[in-house]
Amino acid sequence: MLKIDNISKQFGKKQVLKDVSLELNPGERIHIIGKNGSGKSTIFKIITNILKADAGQVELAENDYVGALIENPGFLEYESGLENLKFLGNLNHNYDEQVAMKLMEKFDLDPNDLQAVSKYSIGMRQKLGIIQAVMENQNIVLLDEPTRGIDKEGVATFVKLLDELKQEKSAVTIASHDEIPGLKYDRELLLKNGELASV
Ligand SMILES: Nc1ncnc2c1ncn2[C@@H]1O[C@H](COP(=O)(O)OP(=O)(O)OP(=O)(O)O)[C@@H](O)[C@H]1O
Repeated sequence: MLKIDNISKQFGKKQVLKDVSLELNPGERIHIIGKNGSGKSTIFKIITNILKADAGQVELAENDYVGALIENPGFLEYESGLENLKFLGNLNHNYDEQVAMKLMEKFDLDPNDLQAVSKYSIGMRQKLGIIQAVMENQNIVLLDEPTRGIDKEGVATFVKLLDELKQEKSAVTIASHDEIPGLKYDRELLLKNGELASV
């Protein structure tokens, strides 16, 4: 499974990550905490190849498939929620409409709603962001502040979804400042001064 080895990253003179290492285990749920600007999103961006590390390695196993929700998810603004999921799923030839529709219904989003995503509320966008990160059976799921803007019912649905992912042996890593009601982690890690350590 995913293994990060001694990742370092600098922006200008600022060393954001210093020799960060992390190994995920199947079914494990990890919480990464750290102040604003400590580098949590940067770790996720390096894992997903949005950013390149200055040093270190990201190793994925052959059957690892990463799903991620990082910062504000980008969508095709003038398309509906379901069209967006279809577009994203088809990029990897992994789209299953039944799965996408079911997940939308679970999160109280109407799959038949033709409203453009540009008209979605923050919480609705966030729900769509969570769905795209898990709808293709990704076995590694990275979620940056996943419950931001989501209502109580949506948070409960999210927690239930995470329990299902655990049963399916997906490894879920969440960066979050908030305590998510009902959610327990297997490991808590603190990112401080560029270093990632157990709490
Ligand atoms: N593309 C970039 N160019 C320059 N600096 C960047 C870039 N991306 C991130 N940074 C800087 O790196 C640091 C870490 O940012 P990052 O977004 O990873 O923090 P974070 O821990 O996710 O913060 P938050 O809790 O606020 O989401 C910040 O000082 C940020 O300004």
